[in-house]
Amino acid sequence: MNSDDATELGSQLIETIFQDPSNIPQIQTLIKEGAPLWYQTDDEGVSALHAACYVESIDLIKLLLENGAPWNLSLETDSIDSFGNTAADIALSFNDEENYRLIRDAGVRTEFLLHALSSQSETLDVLKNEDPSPFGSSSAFLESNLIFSVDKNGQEICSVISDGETVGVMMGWERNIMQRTVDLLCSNHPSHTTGLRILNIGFGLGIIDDMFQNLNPPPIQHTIIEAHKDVLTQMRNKGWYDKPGVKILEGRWQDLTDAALYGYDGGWDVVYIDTFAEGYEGKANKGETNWSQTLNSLTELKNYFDILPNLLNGPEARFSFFNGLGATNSTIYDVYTQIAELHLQEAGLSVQWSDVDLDAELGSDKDRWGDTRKYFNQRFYRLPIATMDQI
Ligand SMILES: C[S@@+](CC[C@H](N)C(=O)[O-])C[C@H]1O[C@@H](n2cnc3c(N)ncnc32)[C@H](O)[C@@H]1O
Repeated sequence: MNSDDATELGSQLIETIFQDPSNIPQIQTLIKEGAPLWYQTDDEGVSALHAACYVESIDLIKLLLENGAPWNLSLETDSIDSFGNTAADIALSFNDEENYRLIRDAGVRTEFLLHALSSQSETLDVLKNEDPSPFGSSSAFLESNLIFSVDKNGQEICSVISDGETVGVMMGWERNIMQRTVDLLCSNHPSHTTGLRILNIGFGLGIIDDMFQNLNPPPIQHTIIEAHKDVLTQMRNKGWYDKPGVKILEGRWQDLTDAALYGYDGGWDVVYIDTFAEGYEGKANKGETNWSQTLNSLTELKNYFDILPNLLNGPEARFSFFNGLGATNSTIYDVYTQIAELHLQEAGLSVQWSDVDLDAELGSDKDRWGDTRKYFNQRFYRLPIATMDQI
């Protein structure tokens, strides 16, 4: 079939769904004839699955998913803000909880399977990370120069620039997320009163490390792993190398020996990870520029999850990570949150999620971003706290 025929069949399928959604036999015939389910209309980017969500037909949604309709196509609008809605977002906008879950769960299954395949095969080109910029490549990021600044609203920012675009590596508005994370990791931990052993990966602006240091009593052991030369210089200038109980390990966490990571006395009470340009493992979402990169990014954090049972010192120990993958679209954010939970389960950890209502706590996000790329536009940040399952 040539591309004109495919386009013709694809648009016929979408038209039929809108005009005659109960005509399932006709829709099945079009699919059998090869109507491409990935086809999206030129003007509004509507796919067959979007159309099925607009007409709120659960039978059609099932039929399209069974026939391989991609769950993650997004609808690009021509508006200046150009935001993408997946079909599941349309279902959600109609309060179609059942339809939303159907597509969301198909997304979880697909992504989970793709990740499993990618970890077994070196040859799946679609899963390779092809963005060589500091936003998408850890090595390019670590070689780049960082800018530490304060914006017109007094917000502290650590950013990186590539090809004229600026991405925040860490931004002051995340302080609320960091504070809630510290509260949930530390406040009622059984060892809190005697001092915790804490491992943090990724210093950034030092927001969470300041919070750990301000615990009462402060941590008895506080190790920070940081890989970027400019961040290490800031840490030195701010006296972090001289703080009692603080140990700084320079380099990527992936390159440290197990002994360095595991600390002493058999592990940590609290472990947190928040890196950059690594994918699902950290803040890949910030650098993330395409879907294959997002898929690729599943691997790093999963690798980290797998070593957690060796890092945590028992069932009371707690782990959290910055949960930002896919956070520019609510369905994709939901899918990756579910996948993180499944991967943590595989590693032997159970996770509890708490929602941080960013709109309520921060107000409109209009001024949050300035000229930087928006990497998180969900109302709720889904905060994970994981503990090891009792054997
Ligand atoms: C988002 S910032 C961390 C922000 C921090 N949570 C805070 O509260 O300010 C990410 C940090 O991780 C560091 N980083 C990136 N990749 C790393 C890796 N593989 N190992 C260790 N640090 C890494 C970056 O240099 C950066 O300082």
